[in-house]
Amino acid sequence: MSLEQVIKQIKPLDQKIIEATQAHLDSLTKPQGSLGMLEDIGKQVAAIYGSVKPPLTKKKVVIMAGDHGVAAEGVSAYPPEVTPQMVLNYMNGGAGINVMANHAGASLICVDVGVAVDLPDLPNLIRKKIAYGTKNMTQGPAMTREEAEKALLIGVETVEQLSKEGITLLAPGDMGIANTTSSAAIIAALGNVPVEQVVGRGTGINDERYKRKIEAVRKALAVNKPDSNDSLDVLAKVGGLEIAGMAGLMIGAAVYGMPVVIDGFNATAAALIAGTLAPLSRAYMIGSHLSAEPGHKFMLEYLGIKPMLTMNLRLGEATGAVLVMSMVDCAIKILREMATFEDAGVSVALT
Ligand SMILES: Cc1cc2ncn([C@H]3O[C@H](COP(=O)(O)O)[C@@H](O)[C@H]3O)c2cc1C
Ligand SMILES: O=C(O)c1cccnc1
Repeated sequence: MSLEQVIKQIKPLDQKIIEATQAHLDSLTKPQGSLGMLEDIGKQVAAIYGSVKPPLTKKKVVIMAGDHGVAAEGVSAYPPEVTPQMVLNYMNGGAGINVMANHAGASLICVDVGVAVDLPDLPNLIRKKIAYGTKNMTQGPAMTREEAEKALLIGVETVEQLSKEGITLLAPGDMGIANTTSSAAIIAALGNVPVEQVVGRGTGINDERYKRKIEAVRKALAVNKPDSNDSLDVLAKVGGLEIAGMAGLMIGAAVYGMPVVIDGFNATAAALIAGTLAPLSRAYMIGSHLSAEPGHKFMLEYLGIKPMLTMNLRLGEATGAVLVMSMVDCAIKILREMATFEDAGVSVALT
């Protein structure tokens, strides 16, 4: 199926269920609206699952991994070998996301969509490499349009498989040295935001590398002239294979009817692509945190997503998203378990 055909399958949320969930929330023993954003999540997930009292979620973290040619410009504090090394770390259970996913009750898989070296056959590693990393975007397009579309479709297919396995809540994460350079270029291009406002320190670069990073983004935009009205063009020219894969996961979540929690700077760059290619997919996205990367707030504003946490996280890997996965279950438990004014014999509001 083509990407266009996939996107056509996305259904808008059922307004009747949103209204019924609002009425149910207002019947529960609390001042109306007092559970704030937990109530918003409750209404959103009830509409996605098609039930005012949905079951608790079955959670999956999917790390998309891919390398970036622009790493050659000296824009990261770490060498590109870290990308495959971290993939093996995920497989061994030792990364930050392994610990945090376990804490949240989520299982994890990693998809190699573009790591620059071959990886071994391992149970939770899905090998779908499209290229050995992207090309250096300061010299020409990072990918072809076909490669970008292929990576997006791998994300969609991954969700199709997970949906068959009974997964109902998704957290896309990223691993790819130098990807904050791509993500900065994406928001600069799509949101028309000045480059110096969206380039941050990523893995913790020094002043010299920071200057090179700003220069790299400027050059990538000047050389490629991505069309801000064509997000597939932006993705192909200045994006990354793992960013495309994450965007595919987000579109897939909407197609297969599951909420998707949006992590930090790189995952939100993917959400910009998904949300512009498939506007209806935005209704399936749940914001998580505000990254320490300065460009993140511009992305969230563009998408109209409200972050729930401000914790100075700047790791990626879906680490902020898994924290919010627990809140999704909490919102569901409120819908399922709280007593109503009538059941508990509590007096309702004065008029
Ligand atoms: C050990 C390690 C683990 C990571 N996990 C995620 N990232 C994050 O940092 C990288 C982006 O930052 P930059 O653009 O500065 O390279 C990506 O790999 C991202 O996933 C990591 C980075 C490192 C070094
Ligand atoms: O916010 C993020 O996702 C992030 C920030 C810096 C480096 N890697 C990821």
